Amino acid sequence: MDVASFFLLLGGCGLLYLIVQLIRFVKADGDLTLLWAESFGKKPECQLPGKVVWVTGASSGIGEELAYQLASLGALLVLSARRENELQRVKKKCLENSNLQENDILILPLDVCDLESHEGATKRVLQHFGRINILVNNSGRSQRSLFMDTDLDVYKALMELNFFGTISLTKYVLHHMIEKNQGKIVTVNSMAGFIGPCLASGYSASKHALQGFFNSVRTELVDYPGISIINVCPGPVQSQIVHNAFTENITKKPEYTDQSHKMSTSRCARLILVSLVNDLNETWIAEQPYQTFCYMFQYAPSWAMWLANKVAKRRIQNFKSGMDADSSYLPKQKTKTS
Ligand SMILES: NC(=O)c1ccc[n+]([C@@H]2O[C@H](COP(=O)([O-])OP(=O)(O)OC[C@H]3O[C@@H](n4cnc5c(N)ncnc54)[C@H](O)[C@@H]3O)[C@@H](O)[C@H]2O)c1
Repeated sequence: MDVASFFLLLGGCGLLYLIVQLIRFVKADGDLTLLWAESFGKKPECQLPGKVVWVTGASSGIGEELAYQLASLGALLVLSARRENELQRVKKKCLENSNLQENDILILPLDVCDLESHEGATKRVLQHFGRINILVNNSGRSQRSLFMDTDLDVYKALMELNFFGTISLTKYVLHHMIEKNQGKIVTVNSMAGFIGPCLASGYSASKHALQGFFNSVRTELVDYPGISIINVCPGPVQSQIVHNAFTENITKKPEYTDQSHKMSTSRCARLILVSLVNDLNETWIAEQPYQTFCYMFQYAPSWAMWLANKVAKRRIQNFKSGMDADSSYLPKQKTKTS
């Protein structure tokens, strides 16, 4: 082969590689560090067996799916949420689909807003398992209402649950992790934690608060290299989140529940596990076009905000006519499962 043909071949290979990466990016459902870790990083199958993982909000949606995937990988579980009967249902299914024994899963009913109960709850976990390797701060509620129509009580409730509840529990668990210089605090944040979607101003504020809080606390833990602070930021994912969202006042429930256009819960949970075993400080978990929007928001924020305003107009119209804000104009996703 002469030199010209060699360089032609090399150029062809390079171009092919770029095309493959471009296709991967176009279809991406995670940010670049997350996709890299999924392909070349540590595998949840190798890292999680025998680890004690405490999941809050384990009675539905992402938390419930995390419980199933963690159980099947052999992690020991603490399942928390308010409804004990729902947690028992999740535990039963975990036991049916894993090699775990009855004592390997602790049901620990917990209202994350009841800050007084957090110390006792942490002690109870330590009594049962003797350690906490991973805390997954997953419990949370969203919002579907316009700021000008919404009572201030809703904003307080969102901050109490999503922010104060989360940081209070984290504080008790971190005491234990600091003693051992070992552990991971994983917080299920949201894309709404760094962009501001319409109809969710209080939710977005609570998730921005969490983002700032954990980014700051991470830097305070530099002397404890065995502790990781991990923020995972999903976009829209199938769960009960819209059904459970706050509206204009504390008591009113949203009416629409079609979630079929969103990412599958199992894929989201899998990417959360990849994020945590690879100690990724922040990951974005969302299908397109949300993933591209995140990059646009980082690199060209004013253009992204212009685009967000265009989309908001349509979302608010949908909302006012009683539909889910997104489902009428986004295609039904053919989502990957884990
Ligand atoms: N589904 C999405 O589109 C999406 C996107 C980004 C982030 N998230 C985040 O994911 C997390 C899980 O939400 P999901 O989508 O699975 O919704 P979900 O409504 O299905 O689950 C929420 C869980 O939190 C629990 N919870 C609510 N209030 C609680 C309280 N006071 N004390 C204890 N537990 C409580 C619920 O019982 C439930 O188990 C939330 O933090 C949410 O903000 C969800």
